[in-house]
Amino acid sequence: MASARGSLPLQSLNNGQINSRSNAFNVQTPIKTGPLKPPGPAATANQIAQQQDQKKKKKKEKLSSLCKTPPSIVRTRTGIGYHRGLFLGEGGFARCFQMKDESGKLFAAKTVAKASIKSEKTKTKLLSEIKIHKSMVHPNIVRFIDCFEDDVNVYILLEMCPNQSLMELLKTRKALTEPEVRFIMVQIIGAVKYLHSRRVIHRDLKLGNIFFDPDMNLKIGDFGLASVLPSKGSRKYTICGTPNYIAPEVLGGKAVGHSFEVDVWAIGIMMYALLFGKPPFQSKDVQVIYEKIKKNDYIFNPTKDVSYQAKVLIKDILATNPLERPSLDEILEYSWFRNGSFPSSFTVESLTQTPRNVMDISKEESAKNLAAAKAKAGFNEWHRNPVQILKSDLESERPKALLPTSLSPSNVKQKYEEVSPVIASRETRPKTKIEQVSKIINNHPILLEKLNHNITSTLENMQTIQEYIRTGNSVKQFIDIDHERPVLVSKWVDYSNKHGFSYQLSTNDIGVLFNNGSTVLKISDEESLWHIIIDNSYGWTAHRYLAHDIPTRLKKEIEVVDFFSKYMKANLCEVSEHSGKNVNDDVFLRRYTREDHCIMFELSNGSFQFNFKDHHKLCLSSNGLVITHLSPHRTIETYPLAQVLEKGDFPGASDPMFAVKWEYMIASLRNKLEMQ
Ligand SMILES: Nc1ncnc2c1ncn2[C@@H]1O[C@H](COP(=O)(O)OP(=O)(O)OP(=O)(O)O)[C@@H](O)[C@H]1O
Repeated sequence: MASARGSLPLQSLNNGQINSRSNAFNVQTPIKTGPLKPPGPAATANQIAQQQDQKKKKKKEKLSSLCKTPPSIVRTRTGIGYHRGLFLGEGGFARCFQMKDESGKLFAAKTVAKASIKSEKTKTKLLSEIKIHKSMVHPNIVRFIDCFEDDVNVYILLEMCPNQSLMELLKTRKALTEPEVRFIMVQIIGAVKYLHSRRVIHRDLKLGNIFFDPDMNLKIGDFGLASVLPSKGSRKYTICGTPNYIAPEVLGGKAVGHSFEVDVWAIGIMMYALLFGKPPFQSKDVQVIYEKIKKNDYIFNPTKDVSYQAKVLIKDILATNPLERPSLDEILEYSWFRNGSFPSSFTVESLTQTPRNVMDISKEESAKNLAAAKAKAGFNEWHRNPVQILKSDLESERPKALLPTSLSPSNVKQKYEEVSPVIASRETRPKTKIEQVSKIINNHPILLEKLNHNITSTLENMQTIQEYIRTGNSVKQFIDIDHERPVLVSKWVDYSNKHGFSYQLSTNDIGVLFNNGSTVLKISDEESLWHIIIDNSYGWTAHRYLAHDIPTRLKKEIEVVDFFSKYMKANLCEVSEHSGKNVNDDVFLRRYTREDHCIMFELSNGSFQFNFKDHHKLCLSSNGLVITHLSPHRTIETYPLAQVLEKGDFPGASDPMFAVKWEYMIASLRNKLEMQ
């Protein structure tokens, strides 16, 4: 859990904005000052009392100390009982206890006192940790099991890692052999690669956050500082991390921003620490650590027997310029990995003693072991395209734990879906089924031009805002805009194999887009309807008819509209609580597109609505400057797009898959332009 939360004592830097952790290598929890000196023999009672006071104060500063030992049985909201077991450890924010389920299976319960998450900010951070961690499924990431609460605590139930962390290992062993470090690094890099492919930056990779599972596999934990980037090129500006592991660009402050490379830096720090016994910039004084990091001031201790190849790799990873650091794949291509001895496993015995025979594994054997370790760490899994990944995530059968009710935004029970993986690839396009209506539109240059004009201006705005954010430019001008809620499609029935596509709008108007491209739109609360036809010279042309004046040639169409109207009223629920008239009256559906993972509507007011299979719906309106989110819980919120892109999610009800949907929407719109 990030010590960046709430009122934890933070080491101040850059106007106190840094969210730092421990300043000493072997202390995981946040501390503000150096260690207290024990009172000497001549210490007065007063001095002792003062020091005790200081100690008490220090203890108070740790939010985890607010965490009471959980009752002997903790029940989830679904009634599952967990028997509390041993105390496992404590961080700055949480205490961790063993929990045993009824079958005897052991878990680790990260226990956070509700008293420590009173502020909205702390709550949001905890929610973010839960949301991100919950979506991560990788053999080298601590598995998130469930999350529940009782009156005093929130419990994050995790896969049990009973063999402690790399920090304890290093404390016991002082330094590891190079083959062991190779073995460890492949697993860490595999997990980080997975995180980055899903646009998650961990931002707190350190020895103390990497645990051994029962089979001695390494698992990254603690997603307290993790963040999902809205797009691959965007940057984060919150200054956070653990002093010894902080990358120089983070210390550069808000002006510079940081991205995935901070995790690569931390990998370099860990590699150094495991080989040399302590991190490269270690100092008692945090300010000195920061100065050293900024100046790249570290040495390879000549008394330690570490290979030249290892030093080359460390030196390259610890490049001050993040862009000069090798990528995760490139790291594994270094001679140190390819030509060094590589063991087949890490044994329990190695937790306490240097293993024998790891140095003289043959070249062939090492190559085989490296390949096996890479495969185990999921290195062969990243060649799927975004559509495949989105598909597998949307269709994932994984159980979705509910968040504790009291933690859920607006106290609404919120199901958090997976944070989806993204490998942006311009070549990949959503698979589109060509609808009858699209075929008709494709034969009408005027209609196409109108639709393309909307797509182009929307795409342009979307990409401009994205670029502003990526390059760190202010998006104020895109935020200070009217962001009126657009007209939305609130229900639909696709009966295009017979008549057409029927829909109800948030204005309650009901329309049918017939297979011949014409539309009948019944205006709610009015005794009138629009008949919209495709005119070869003018494009869509609407005729208004009053109820008593409807031409008999439209009788069949009206029957169809009435049928669907009744059907939708009886069988379908609204996608949101929202109804009522919008200013944008008399909007109609121009085109709809069914893709693998969503249906997209193009409305006559230039809006694009995407209904995704995970029941989140996104609508881009005002030429892409405004975005509306309809959550699966039928809440509906409209924001300037720039505000959402900057945050990477909606300020209200979250859509954890926003990042991938964003890519998907762009791909889908481009696809429309290119398919014609
Ligand atoms: N999955 C796990 N299995 C076993 N023990 C664990 C597990 N997760 C955490 N622990 C133990 O609980 C301690 C506290 O956990 P963690 O570091 O995640 O809490 P935190 O309050 O977020 O810490 P930090 O001060 O780093 O923010 C760890 O140091 C470790 O001893």
